[in-house]
Amino acid sequence: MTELAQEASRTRMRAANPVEKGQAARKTVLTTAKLCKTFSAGGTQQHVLKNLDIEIGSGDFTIIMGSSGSGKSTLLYALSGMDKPTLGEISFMGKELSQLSADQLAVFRRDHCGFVFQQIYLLDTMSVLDNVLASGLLRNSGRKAVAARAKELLLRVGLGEGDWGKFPSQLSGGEAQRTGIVRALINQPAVLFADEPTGALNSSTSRGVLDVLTGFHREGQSIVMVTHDVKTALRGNRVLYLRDGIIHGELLLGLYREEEGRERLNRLNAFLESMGW
Ligand SMILES: Nc1ncnc2c1ncn2[C@@H]1O[C@H](COP(=O)(O)OP(=O)(O)OP(=O)(O)O)[C@@H](O)[C@H]1O
Repeated sequence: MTELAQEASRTRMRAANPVEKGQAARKTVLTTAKLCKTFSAGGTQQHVLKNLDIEIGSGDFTIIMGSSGSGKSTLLYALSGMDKPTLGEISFMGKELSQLSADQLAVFRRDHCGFVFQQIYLLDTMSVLDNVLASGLLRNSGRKAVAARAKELLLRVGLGEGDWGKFPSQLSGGEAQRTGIVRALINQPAVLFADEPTGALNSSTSRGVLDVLTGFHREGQSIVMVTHDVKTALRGNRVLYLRDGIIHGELLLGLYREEEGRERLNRLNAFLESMGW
């Protein structure tokens, strides 16, 4: 067995039991047990996720990678309660998602999950600030507190007071996505779920958005992000590789530090190569 194959084999075990040296005190926010997702179409069944046991620690920035069609988005939607698994269990902050009715699940998602997608879906007729407030006020928090948090978050992602009254059509792609991130974080979600959040942005704009996500992660925000972009994946502290419906391997990268430069990139590239990327 080559060194890389051994690493892949070791990390496969960590995917099921990620508690390791120095992380023993880490809290778990989400676990899956034998999670399966099967799609049926035209009389055939496609088993996209097969018996996945995954643990997401509080404060983790987990990246899900895999080839196109490997089931990354399907996994993200299942973990976040946006889609129901075919079989298996998802325990999210101690709640078993399969026990929740559709209405309870919608409330759970609103209160505990934030979502950022490649397409940003801001409401065109509302300003930047109102787009964020509209999400924040859904949770019945006081308007004053929500507005204060919205403004603080907007400032932190680089959107100053002069931007708050702009409409989505007046924003650049990066500004729109940073607004989307603030909207996703306004209710202080336990986990921010992101599906290719920089997929529609150019590389310098992407960098700004990734810096924003890295900043929130450093402050303890749990993030689960799907990407097929290596530079984007570097921002995570762990990378799960999905292949043939299972977590084929896991790489623990540690907190993102720009100074690591090529060394981090080389580790990720070597891991991806060992996964058959
Ligand atoms: N609602 C659905 N009905 C039937 N098949 C589906 C459905 N959603 C996804 N699939 C299939 O499941 C497989 C995994 O899809 P998914 O979008 O999760 O892959 P992915 O890894 O995110 O792909 P990509 O990187 O191309 O976005 C694909 O073959 C897809 O066609």
